[in-house]
Amino acid sequence: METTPTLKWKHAEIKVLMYFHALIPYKPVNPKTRLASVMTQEEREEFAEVMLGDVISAVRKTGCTATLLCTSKYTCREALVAIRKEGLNEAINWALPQFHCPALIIMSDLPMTTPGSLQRVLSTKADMAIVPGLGGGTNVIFVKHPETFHVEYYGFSYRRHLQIAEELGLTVEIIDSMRMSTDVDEPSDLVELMIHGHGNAREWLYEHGFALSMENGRVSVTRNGEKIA
Ligand SMILES: Nc1nc2c(ncn2[C@@H]2O[C@H](COP(=O)(O)OP(=O)(O)OP(=O)(O)O)[C@@H](O)[C@H]2O)c(=O)[nH]1
Ligand SMILES: C[C@H](OP(=O)(O)O)C(=O)O
Repeated sequence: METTPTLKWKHAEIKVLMYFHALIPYKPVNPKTRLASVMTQEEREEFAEVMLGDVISAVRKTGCTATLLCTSKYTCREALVAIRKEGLNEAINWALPQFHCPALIIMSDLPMTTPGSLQRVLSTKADMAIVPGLGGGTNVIFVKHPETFHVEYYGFSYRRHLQIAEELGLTVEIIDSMRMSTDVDEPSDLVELMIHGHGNAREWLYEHGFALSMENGRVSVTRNGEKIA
């Protein structure tokens, strides 16, 4: 007896292939000025690039391709590069309407990101997933229809991105992730990276004289023996 197409379909292994693309804004020249008290400009440029490498590596392991939105000329073998000299918001809002697939917007200063932590974002059932940054910023946005979305970074951007989603009628999943909420902005953020990091950015710190030490029962960071955070 012939089986019906419906029955065959029912028992088939259905694999839905979804294609995602990541946007990573990146400022290669004089980045991370909030770390200027503990690193020279040359070191900040090197460190920012190593952090970016860790982020790209995690993104690519999830199967996402990536485009860097760079403020100046930059060569990268693992991602496409678009040179956009305007500000962060303008660069991302230039890119979003051109998307024909879900977009992952991720900052380059999240070197603790792992493929597993990103999978939680990419597998959301909501229209959008968001990872807040420390202090009110936004570290990661995953939006399934980026062509209708826009970003407003800086200041209390986390709250603004939730508002934009609400105005568009989008469902939102808020992802609670220590790894992706910790953006490396201030010297004190280096503590977390040195404790929980796993990639080249953590190695870079140890190779450049940064170390962890204990003081009054708290972990602090030293550079060449001097406390910096
Ligand atoms: N395309 C683009 N990316 C930017 C710009 N400014 C910062 N970024 C990137 O946006 C992300 C978040 O930026 P910040 O944390 O403010 O980094 P930053 O400007 O290097 O650091 P600070 O000088 O300490 O504010 C990082 O991935 C930066 O590389 C910009 O003007 N254009
Ligand atoms: C870009 C900005 O980053 P922060 O200044 O919090 O590092 C934000 O998340 O809005």
